[in-house]
This record gives sequence, C-alpha cells and structure tokens, in this order.
Amino acid sequence: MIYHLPSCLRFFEASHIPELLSAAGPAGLSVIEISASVGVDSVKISHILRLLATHHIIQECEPDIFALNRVSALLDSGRSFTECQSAPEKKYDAECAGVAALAALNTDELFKASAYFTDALLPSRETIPKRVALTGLFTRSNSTEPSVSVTPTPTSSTPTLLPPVSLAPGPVSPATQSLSRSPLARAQPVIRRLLSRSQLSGAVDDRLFPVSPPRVPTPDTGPVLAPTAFNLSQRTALPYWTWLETPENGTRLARFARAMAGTEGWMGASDAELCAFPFPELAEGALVVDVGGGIGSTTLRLAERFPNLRFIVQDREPVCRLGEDAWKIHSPGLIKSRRVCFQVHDFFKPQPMHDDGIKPAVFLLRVVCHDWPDTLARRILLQLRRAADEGAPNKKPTYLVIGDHLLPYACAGTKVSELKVDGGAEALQGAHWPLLANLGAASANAYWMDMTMQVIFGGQERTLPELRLLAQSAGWRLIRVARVEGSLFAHVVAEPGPLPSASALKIPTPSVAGLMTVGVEEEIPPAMVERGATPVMDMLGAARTLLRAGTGGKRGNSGERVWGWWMQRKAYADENDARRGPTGLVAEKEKSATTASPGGQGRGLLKKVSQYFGEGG
Ligand SMILES: C[S@@+](CC[C@H](N)C(=O)[O-])C[C@H]1O[C@@H](n2cnc3c(N)ncnc32)[C@H](O)[C@@H]1O
Repeated sequence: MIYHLPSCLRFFEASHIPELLSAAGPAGLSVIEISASVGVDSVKISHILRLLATHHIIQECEPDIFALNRVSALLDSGRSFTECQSAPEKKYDAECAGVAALAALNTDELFKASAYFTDALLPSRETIPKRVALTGLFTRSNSTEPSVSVTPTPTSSTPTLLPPVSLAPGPVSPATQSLSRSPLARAQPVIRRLLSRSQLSGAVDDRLFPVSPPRVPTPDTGPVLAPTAFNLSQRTALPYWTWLETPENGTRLARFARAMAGTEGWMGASDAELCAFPFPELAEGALVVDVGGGIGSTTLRLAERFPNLRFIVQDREPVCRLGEDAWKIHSPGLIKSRRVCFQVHDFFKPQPMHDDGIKPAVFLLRVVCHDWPDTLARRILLQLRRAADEGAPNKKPTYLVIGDHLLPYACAGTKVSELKVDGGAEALQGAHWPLLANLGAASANAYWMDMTMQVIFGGQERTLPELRLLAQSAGWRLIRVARVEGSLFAHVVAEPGPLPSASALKIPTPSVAGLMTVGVEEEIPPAMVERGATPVMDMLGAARTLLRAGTGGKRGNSGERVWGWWMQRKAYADENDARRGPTGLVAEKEKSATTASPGGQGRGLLKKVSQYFGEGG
C-alpha cells in the first residue's frame, strides 16, 4: 500500500504545509495550528504527517507536533504560506521552488497516470472499471442513476493549488467546448475509444467497448500512438504536451517548466560533469542550441559558466514565453545582450537556419529523448542530424549531447566491449554479488523515471545499447558517456555518423524477415513531401535488399506478407510516378537531394524485383 505515500506527499505539498512549517522553524507546529491554517481536520492531518514522518520525510518532534527536516525543507517553495494561499499560481515562480514544483508534478498528474498503467497496457474486461462510483463515467447499461460530479467545491479554508479536473457542466474554454456537452456525453466517447484497444489483449469479444481503436494524435500527424495511462487517467485524447497547453492547465504548464529546474541536481557541478562536454574547447562565439530546452534552466547554467558562447533555447511557444518572462527577472543581462535567445521551434520540423547558415557547434537534448517512443525520438534526432555540420579534417563537426538516465541491467554480463563508446564500460559496469549488478533499490530513481515516461508519453529511459541503436538509426555515433557521480543520469556525446536509409533502420542484415518494416518512419525531403511524394525511396532500399537476399520471398509461402507489403510499396511508386508526369516535375536541385530517382533507376529495379518474386519470376 505504498501508493498512499505519494498521495500523502501531494496533500502535504499542495496544502502548503512546508511553507507553514518553514516559518515555524525547528520547534515545529502542532497539528491544531496547522489545521487552523489549512482548514482540514487536525486528526486527518496528524495521520498524514505521521505517515510521512515514518518515511523520514518530516519529523514528529513531540506527539502531534511536526517540523521540517532536511528532506521536506526541499519542498519549501520560498514563498510565505499566505502568498501561496492567495496566489497558488505564483507559488513556483520563486527561485528555489524547483523541487517543490517537481514534487507537485510527480504527485499530481504523474502519480494519477501511474494508477492506470495496467489499464493502458491490458484493457481487458477485468481491468476496465464498469462503473466508477463517483464519476458516473461508467454507468451500468440498465442504470438510471444520474452521473455525479467529482469536483469538490473548494472553500476559502481549503485552497486548491490547481484547477480541479472537473467533469461538471459549466463555462468552458473554446478549446474544450467540443468535449463539454455534459459530463457523461463528454467523457464516454473518449473513454470508450481510449479503453478499447482491440489489438492488445485477447479477443475483441472480451472488450467492454468493442469499437475501433483509439487514435491519439502525435506531433506532425505522425504515426498514431496508443493511448497512455495518462490519457486514461485524465480522460483526454490529447497528448500530454497539448493537454498542458489547454487554458485550464495554465498553472500546470508553468509548474512543469519550473519542475525541470528542480532536476538540476541530476547534473554534476563541475565543468567536467556539466553535460560531459568540453565547452571551453569551443571557438569564441560558437553556438549551442538547447533543443526542447524548456525555460532554459540548463542553458542558464552554461551561459553563466561560458561567457564566450552563444545559446539558443528552442521550445514550444508558451514555454518560450514563460522562459523569457523568467529570464527577464532572473538574468535580464543575458537576454539583453542577445547572447542567449529563445526560439519557438517544433523539433519534429527541420531546424531553422542560424546566422547566415552557421551550423551549431552543439545540439543539447536534455531529458527530451526519454519523452518519446523510438519512432518519434528518431525523428527528432534525424532533424538534428540533417542540420548538423559533418566536420572536416580541420573542422569539428556538430556534436549532440543527450542527457537522460541510462538504465543498467539488473544482472552482470553485458558485453561492454562491443559498445566501443568511451565511458560505456563504466556506465554499464555492475556491482558484485551479493548486490544486484544495478545496486537494486539504490538505483530505483532511473527505473522510476522510466515508468514515468511510459505512463505519460509512451516514452522510456534506455539502456546504453538501446540508446546507441536509436542514435545510430538517426545517423549519430555515440562517442562518450559520462555518468553524474552517484546517479544514473548520464550525458552521452554523439557525432554525425552515416545517415542510414529508412529501410536500413529496420534491416540490419539482408533477409526477408527483416523486411517487415510496416510502420517504420520514412524520411522524405520536405520539398518532395510538398509535391505529394510518398515513401518510394524506402521501397527502393527494400527492393535492393530483396534482390540481395535472393531467397524466401516467393509468394504463397512465408513470403506472403512481404509480398503484400512490397505490392503496397509498388502502388506508392506508381502513384509518385503518375504525380510527376512523364518528364518529371521535380527541380534538378531537389532531385539531387533525394537518395534515388524513383522515375528512372527506380523503375528498372522495380521491374527486376517484380519479375524475380512474383509476376512470372
Ligand atoms: C522534459 S522537458 C525538458 C526541458 C529541458 N530540456 C530541461 O532539461 O529542463 C521536455 C521539453 O520538450 C518540450 N517539447 C515538447 N514537444 C516539443 C516539440 N514538438 N518541439 C519543441 N519542444 C517540445 C516541452 O515543452 C518541454 O519543455
């Protein structure tokens, strides 16, 4: 029943008790006094605080008198209790409020999402609640019971930190109007779709709601993602980042941004550890681009430490706005000097050109890759790879620094020698018996983070081999790994490697089985996409592989599925050719940007493959 711990922690933080206890000092405060301020029954408060004290989060100095200790002192936002109560949306603006924001984020939407993890993975009859007592979202089919709102009415003495997740009717923002007809009408179609993933758990008949699989839109209308536990917990089909941007979540958005500042402790303090990158060796005025940089907490540290470098922090528009506002207060000089600037940029799109085409010296991706499943993380990395300088004998390339937790295995015996990454062996080195190779619970934070990424985004932390494969699939070669001492947070430095073709992403060796690449992301130059190009280039790669493999692809046996896939690709190719017309509409310049010319070389190859594998082959 450990799940009650984050629940109690949330109450502690959201009721601003850390700020009350901070003002009281080491003598602490009685639960009667705390109750008078917070407006919740003193016995309930004492039980919650005792549970926290039992876990050494606060201290019970005398019966029913509690004080902060070194752990809970971190949750003190630095604002007074009265300020927090009167303007909870400003609570995390204070400079030292990062950890409080991080705790609040974790014990609110992240904790709630975790409760739905199994429902997201196994939405079977057993795991889907037929009826949720208070919400009225799932009424029995023969029930006439009216739905009940889950929203408690806040009173002046029970301050709510954030707008509650309200299912009650009432005024709504335009963004949510379509979902807000009535609590039931609004929620049921979404939940039905979210909880009915036919492909995942057994027979379709076993579904409570046997309807078509849900579609959770992803950036850039990319592949459809399965709904995450977060989607289920918040009864939303919006991806987390989009959900954060809805007007009713303004406070959560700001809190998230501040929470990222609370993760600074994951980084080391020394130059050597700061992103594991030799920043002092960069040329005067070199450009560092902090991609998905949030409100710039990392860039701020780097910019203060390395005054000879320039920085761009890229993020979504509302986050850049928050960042600029924060920097105007905390470091106005840096913004004024234009040595650091914010840039609204979607990292799924091609990188903008910087300063007359100067390529960045470093792309920094701190706690970004782990937010995304491999297919989408690869897209981000590919965009950066395309914008990277490949370097020359006397010219350094653009480096990529990925900051994420690296998951060790729970056993020894990894073939570290195969990794050939500087520091890789140390990063994977395990402890010795009788300890678990990963030090067991002492390393839990990295695995907690992994689960958090899974429940919120369908993302994940990665092992070093997993990260290496991902980077390699997007044309990056890992060259160095540095762990922050005492933590599994790592900075991994990569340099441009060969840019693989899309088909190569899933075909390490030429074999027919390896051709099952349906659903693999295919990268087509944007100019070609605008003209309606479809994934023919990948087909050419596949065709070459089929020819090289030479066996096993015949129709009618194990090659049937490959054949189906192949024919689909062929249809794409024909479509492309039709669009281009007999002479081809693509300008010479664009043509040279593609890896193959589908109308010429492609046609010959298609013919060969068709002959060999099917039509008379
Ligand atoms: C986990 S935060 C990390 C922030 C920052 N790198 C740090 O370490 O504090 C991930 C960031 O990615 C940003 N993000 C999400 N989707 C994005 C997109 N499509 N384009 C650019 N940034 C995005 C979020 O707004 C968020 O600030």
